[in-house]
Amino acid sequence: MVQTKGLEGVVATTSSVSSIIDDVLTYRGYNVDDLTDSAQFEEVIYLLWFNKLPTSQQLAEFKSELIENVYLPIELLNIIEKLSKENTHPMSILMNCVSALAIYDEETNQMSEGANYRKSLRLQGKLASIVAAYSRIREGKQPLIPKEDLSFAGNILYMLNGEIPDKISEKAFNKALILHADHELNASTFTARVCVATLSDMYSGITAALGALKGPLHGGANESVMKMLAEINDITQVDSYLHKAFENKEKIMGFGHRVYKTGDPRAKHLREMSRQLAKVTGEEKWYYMSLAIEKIVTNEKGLLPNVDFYSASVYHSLGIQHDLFTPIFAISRVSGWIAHILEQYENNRLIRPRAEYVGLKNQTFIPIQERDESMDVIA
Ligand SMILES: CC(=O)SCCNC(=O)CCNC(=O)[C@H](O)C(C)(C)COP(=O)(O)OP(=O)(O)OC[C@H]1O[C@@H](n2cnc3c(N)ncnc32)[C@H](O)[C@@H]1OP(=O)(O)O
Ligand SMILES: O=C([O-])CC(=O)C(=O)O
Repeated sequence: MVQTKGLEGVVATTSSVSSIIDDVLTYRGYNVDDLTDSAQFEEVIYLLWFNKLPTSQQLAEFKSELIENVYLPIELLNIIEKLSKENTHPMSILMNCVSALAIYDEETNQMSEGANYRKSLRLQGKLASIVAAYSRIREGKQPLIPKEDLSFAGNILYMLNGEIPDKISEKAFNKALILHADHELNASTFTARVCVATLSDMYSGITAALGALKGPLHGGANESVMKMLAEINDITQVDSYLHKAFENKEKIMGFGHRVYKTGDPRAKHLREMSRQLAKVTGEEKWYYMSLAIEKIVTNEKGLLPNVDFYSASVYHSLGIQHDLFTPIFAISRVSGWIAHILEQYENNRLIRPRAEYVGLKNQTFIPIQERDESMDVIA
């Protein structure tokens, strides 16, 4: 049996959703650099789900279908209200809410193409509303209803911050959503595929994926980067902070990647957005501190920033609360998870690898009474 730690280098499936070849990331064959520069996030969702870019009419219809699906059942708002009083991480709240959505969807266990499409729209629309509603309810504010004339990106910012975003922020957030939408067989996508390969439902697949995304080695890294920036707090402290971390053999969050060898192509877009947004807010220190961190970590450790590093200062500049950074990642990545889940259903086989057993062998079973007696003798 071949065994590689962390499944490094193992090709576990075929997929036509996204690819990383020679450090170039594509969605359905389109370079993500081009999509980020020119597309709307809704177009990218359509591309991921339908394997083609929409016409203007298809996009308009898709956008209105999406917006119809952002509304939350009242029962879920009541759950959010209750959960908002708990001192827990918003990712746990999101997992609970997505799991609860399954209860209020009559089509949860229906597997037809039509039912799966309707559930895809519900999941894509409602994840954003859950995060926004939670963020407002915990501050004692009413959740907001999306505006028909705003883009998906604009609406998320509006529903979170209660203000119509300026054009620069809306454009930047649209780009961030595109950059986070899909990423081949990353840990959370793999988790979603493993889950639905048992023919479990889409809500279960997305809940499982959220659990994997939450961890700081994956999507949770963006919040950890912001924690690090806040802890350093001053550009003059960057050098000593990092050298202490290097000495303690700590991982520097937002750096390194399992697949990319010459750098994550998404980082350059986020770096530039971080620069632009810092100018808009006038709070430039996070951007300059991030640049200083990148210089030292790259020069001294040979590690390059991944998608999570500059997304921290970008989200901060967009006024997003720090513990919502990973849920915001999920609002975008759900589009990719859905595309992978649908692909898995289309050509399904149970995912069940093997483990190489390294534990004890040939143990002799001693009945509990005799075990207790032998403990009494020792005592
Ligand atoms: C959306 C995303 O998921 S992007 C990734 C987000 N995660 C992070 O930013 C967390 C920080 N980065 C990391 O932990 C890793 O680079 C990962 C998890 C992204 C990739 O992990 P792997 O491919 O398993 O690499 P692994 O953790 O084995 O690291 C290999 C070596 O590089 C070192 N290394 C890797 N990343 C870092 C880092 N960020 N800081 C310091 N050292 C690092 C490891 O300590 C290890 O060194 P060693 O061989 O001397 O023990
Ligand atoms: O691909 C990975 O391992 C992690 C990653 O960058 C992502 O999910 O965007």
